[in-house]
Formats: sequence, C-alpha cells, structure tokens
Amino acid sequence: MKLLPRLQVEGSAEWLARAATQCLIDEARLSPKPGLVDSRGNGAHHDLTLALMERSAHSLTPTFQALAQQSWQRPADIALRQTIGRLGREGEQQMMAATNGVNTHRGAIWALGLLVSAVAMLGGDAHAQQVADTAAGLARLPDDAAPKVFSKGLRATHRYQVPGAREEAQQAFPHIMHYALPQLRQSRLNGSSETHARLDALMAIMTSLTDTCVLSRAGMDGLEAMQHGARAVLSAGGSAHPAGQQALAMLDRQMLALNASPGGAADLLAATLFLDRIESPYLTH
Ligand SMILES: CC(C)(COP(=O)(O)OP(=O)(O)OC[C@H]1O[C@@H](n2cnc3c(N)ncnc32)[C@H](O)[C@@H]1O)[C@@H](O)C(=O)NCCC(=O)NCCS
Ligand SMILES: Nc1ncnc2c1ncn2[C@@H]1O[C@H](COP(=O)(O)OP(=O)(O)OP(=O)(O)O)[C@@H](O)[C@H]1O
Repeated sequence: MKLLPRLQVEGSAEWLARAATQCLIDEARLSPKPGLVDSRGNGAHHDLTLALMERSAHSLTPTFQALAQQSWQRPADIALRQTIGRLGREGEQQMMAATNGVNTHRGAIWALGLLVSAVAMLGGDAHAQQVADTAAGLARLPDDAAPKVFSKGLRATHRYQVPGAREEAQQAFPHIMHYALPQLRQSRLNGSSETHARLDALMAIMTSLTDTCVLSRAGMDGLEAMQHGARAVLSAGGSAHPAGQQALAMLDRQMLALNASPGGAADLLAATLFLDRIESPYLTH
C-alpha cells in the first residue's frame, strides 16, 4: 500500500469526519420517519429535538477525525481496538456534554466510528463490503479496557435473546449490506427522489432489525409492529407511492402510540449513507 504524506492523511481524516457528521445530520433531518426525531418534530422522544441532534452530530466531528487519524493504514489488532474503544468512549462524553446528558447518538458513534476507522485502515479507498468486513474484524476483538456498565441495549439482547448493536457490527452490518444499501440504490434506479430512496432504505432496515431501542421501550409487540409496518410500506410500492405513504403514516401513528422509536435503525441508516458516500465521494445526492 502506498504511504501518504502526513498532510494528505490529515486531509482524508478531515474529509471522513465531515462526511460522517453530515450523514448524521441527513439522517436526523430526513422526514417523515416513524417514531423518530425528524424535521417535523420529536417523534416518540420527550428529551430530543432536531436542534439537539444536530448539535450532537457536530460535537462528534473531532472524534471521527481522531478515529480516522489513529487508524490510518493500521492492521486490526488489540492495540488499535483499545485506541478506538477509548476514542469512542471519549466521543460519548463529548456527546453527553453537548446535549446536557441526553443520549442522542450512542449507537451511531459505535457503528459510524467503526466504519470511519475501517476506511482509514484501508487507506481511504475501499468498497463498502471491504469496509464492513474490516469494521467487523475490529468489533470482534476484545476491548479489555471497557468498563462493565449496565446498558438498556444489553439488557434487551439478554431478555429477548436477540442480536443487538454489538452483533450487527460483528456480523459485518448485514442490515446495511443486505437490506439498506441495495434498497437505497434500487429506489434511486426506480426514479424515486433522494428523500424517498432514503426512507425506503430505512424501511428495509426496519423489516428485520431487532432494534433494542424499540424492545426497551415497547417490548416484542413494538418490535413486531415496526417490522410488519415497514414491510407494508415496501410492499405498497415504497414511500414514493401514495399507498406506501399511507402505510408509512399509519406506522408513524402506531410507533407513537406504543412510545416506540427505532433509534438503532436510524443509526444504521446514517451508516448506510456514509458507506454510500464512500463509494461515490464526488456525487452530492
Ligand atoms: C456497542 C455499544 C453501542 C453499546 O451497546 P449496548 O448494546 O450495550 O447498548 P446501548 O443501549 O448503550 O446502545 C445501543 C444503541 O445501539 C443502537 N441499536 C439498537 N439495536 C441495534 C441493532 N440491532 N443494530 C444496530 N444498532 C442498534 C441504538 O441506537 C441503541 O441506542 C457502544 O456504545 C459501545 O460499547 N461502545 C464502547 C466504545 C467502543 O468500543 N467504541 C468503538 C467504536 S467508536
Ligand atoms: N433521528 C433519530 N431520532 C431518535 N433517535 C435516534 C435518531 N437517530 C438515531 N437515534 C438513536 O436512538 C438512540 C436514542 O434512543 P433512546 O432514547 O431509546 O435511548 P436512551 O436514552 O438510552 O433511552 P430512553 O430515552 O428510553 O431513556 C440514540 O442512541 C441514537 O443512536
């Protein structure tokens, strides 16, 4: 692999960090998303707003940049895993400081952080599948310095015996690679607007993700409502189609009634937009 001069590495790290932040902002603004914060309002969240999500996204740029710098052309080993674990946890603290203690982006720091690191490990130029595989290699390494803390996500994975954020990464992000990215591109090819293509990609994730945000807030009934509702949108022709729009509005009402919010699916949509950008960095959708 070609060794890049320091300045070029810094420039690439900055580009990756800005791209990751922009994907978080694009995800947050995308509307109408069922149960989630979007340009219309707060969805099922009492403690989140779009302004808070955007402030949080900006607070994470230095974290993404440090992750890219530290990971540049390095192999997946315990030393790198420890470094990115530390940077990820520091990023969570930055986020919490920017939001006065509200969890806006924990799952997104995990998924996007690993993907930013993986692109940098590969020298800044790679296909989405290689990036996902490389990120999975990192996620499978033990992080011995991680504090043993209680988390809602972990409790939901144990209680319902389902994979969560950790496993999604360790399995090389199947919901991005097998559902969201293909749907995003198919909907674009079908002539859908960028907004509709992104909403369809979100629906594709929601058809099968075991989203621990939804499980924690609304149990298995909430998760089933999310998966069935998302399938109904896609089988009605997607969000660009009038019948799909009706199905999406119904899913939104259901999610609000159940106090359910597919935050994990939202994180994976942001990560999907990032991998899409990596493969076509000069296109502005
Ligand atoms: C793995 C993480 C997300 C912790 O996950 P945990 O399952 O313990 O639960 P927690 O409730 O804190 O967060 C889960 C979040 O993931 C998202 N999520 C939920 N379900 C899913 C799913 N099935 N797939 C993907 N994401 C999901 C949601 O946004 C949710 O808020 C992460 O915070 C972590 O361990 N960070 C340590 C720092 C680190 O190693 N970073 C390295 C990369 S930067
Ligand atoms: N647009 C969005 N709207 C809402 N949540 C989002 C959005 N995008 C991403 N998320 C994710 O959803 C998670 C927030 O979910 P949730 O509010 O259930 O977490 P919590 O603070 O741990 O729980 P609770 O609010 O039930 O106390 C964040 O970690 C974030 O990663």
